[in-house]
Amino acid sequence: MASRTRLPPPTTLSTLTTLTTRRLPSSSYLPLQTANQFFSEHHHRPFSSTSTTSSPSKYYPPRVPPKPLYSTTPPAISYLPPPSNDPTQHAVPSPPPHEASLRDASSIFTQQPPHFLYSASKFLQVPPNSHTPEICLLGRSNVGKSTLINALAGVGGQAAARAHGLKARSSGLAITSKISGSTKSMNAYGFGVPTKAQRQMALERAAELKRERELAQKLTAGRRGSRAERRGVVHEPPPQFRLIVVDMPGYGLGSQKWWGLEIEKYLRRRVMLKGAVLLIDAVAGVKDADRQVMELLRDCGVRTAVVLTKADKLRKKEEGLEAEEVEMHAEARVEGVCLDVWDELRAVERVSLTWLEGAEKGWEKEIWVTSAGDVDVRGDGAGVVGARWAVCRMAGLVEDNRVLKPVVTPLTAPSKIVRFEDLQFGTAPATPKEEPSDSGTASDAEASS
Ligand SMILES: Nc1nc2c(ncn2[C@@H]2O[C@H](COP(=O)(O)OP(=O)(O)OP(=O)(O)O)[C@@H](O)[C@H]2O)c(=O)[nH]1
Ligand SMILES: [Mg+2]
Repeated sequence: MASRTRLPPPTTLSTLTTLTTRRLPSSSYLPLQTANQFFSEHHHRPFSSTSTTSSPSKYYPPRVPPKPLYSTTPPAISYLPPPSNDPTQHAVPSPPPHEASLRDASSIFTQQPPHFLYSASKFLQVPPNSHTPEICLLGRSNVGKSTLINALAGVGGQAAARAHGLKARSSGLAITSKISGSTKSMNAYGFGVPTKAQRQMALERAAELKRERELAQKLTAGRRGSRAERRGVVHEPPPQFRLIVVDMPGYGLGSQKWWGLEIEKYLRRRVMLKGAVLLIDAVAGVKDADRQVMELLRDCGVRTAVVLTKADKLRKKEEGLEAEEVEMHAEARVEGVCLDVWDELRAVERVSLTWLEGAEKGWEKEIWVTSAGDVDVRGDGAGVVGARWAVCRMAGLVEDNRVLKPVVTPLTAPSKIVRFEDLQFGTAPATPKEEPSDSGTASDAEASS
């Protein structure tokens, strides 16, 4: 009897859509090593329906693993400061956040395409928000704020660098440019799906506002009420996003003085502002303007995390060296910038009682290193996963379960511990006299006598 060849099942529209739109469960994310092995083992196997094996799975192409969480770069690069009284100042690489927690943070940014919410040049034009946590990005012009927004949304490298004009805007991307001062207003982007709790709070608030309105109408005997009476009744749509990130105009070259005034109003008055990310160019380091912004953040009591940008440029500058040496030099320079930043933050902290190292409304001691706009890096760019996590942590969306122990460098010459009673004040400690040896010269003998 002739063997019958089994034909592949027909592809219907519904199977096609399920194949293309089905999201893989988060547990199916593979670490890079496994993903590479998977590709080398399965991806190039010829796909043929005339194969002799009888497994039905052969009719479907091999399951293509989703893009790993991070492509060729480590997920999070961050440093912790030494204790302030440590004589040997070193930036200490911090332990990476838990992988599940990193994945949670990343999924908030990438579970749905980013949404451009509004552009406001004045604080009064900013729509009300009383439910969705907000984080703003601050930094000198051209430091890479808009590029970081795109990278947070999963659009890094060349795509982020090419994000120009209305096309970028309509797809929820921030517009980037080599020319300083390209972002001229406060641009807000919504990420993720709101939680049930957020929606519930919004419903309760809407009911409360309705009651207030009815009471105001009763008090004014059916009149609409004066402007003063109606003030405070805010018509706000229910939350659409889990998190809002606001891209601010940069300060410095190409900026306008009044932008700063509007940003200050935003920092002082925005109710849902949970923190600010201060971006510092890893090549240029800390500038006077950055110091002034740290002071402003302190005075407004805004929680602050520092992100270093353009770290890839440190690596590219020294092409004559061996790869390992280049890497070491780049790392040393990044550490140098981190130490400068901590110095500045500690100096700015000195005149404050609340804006303190590691405090709720203070500055985050951990500094995150990124190269979000590195066009040579496929995907997210180095360290962007860490930046996502830092943003989510400030917004209260992920928890930090790490134990961040301060690393104390042991003193090189440990000194003897002396009891207080044994301390001698005012007189120099008696030193035992040395007997001149026979072999000693005449001058030695004079000195000892
Ligand atoms: N090599 C490299 N280039 C970057 C990086 N981040 C940003 N850039 C480039 O820096 C330039 C400025 O980036 P933007 O994101 O527009 O900077 P911005 O801070 O938004 O600037 P303003 O809107 O003017 O305040 C662009 O040409 C980016 O491609 C990075 O990590 N590495
Ligand atoms: Mg910009």
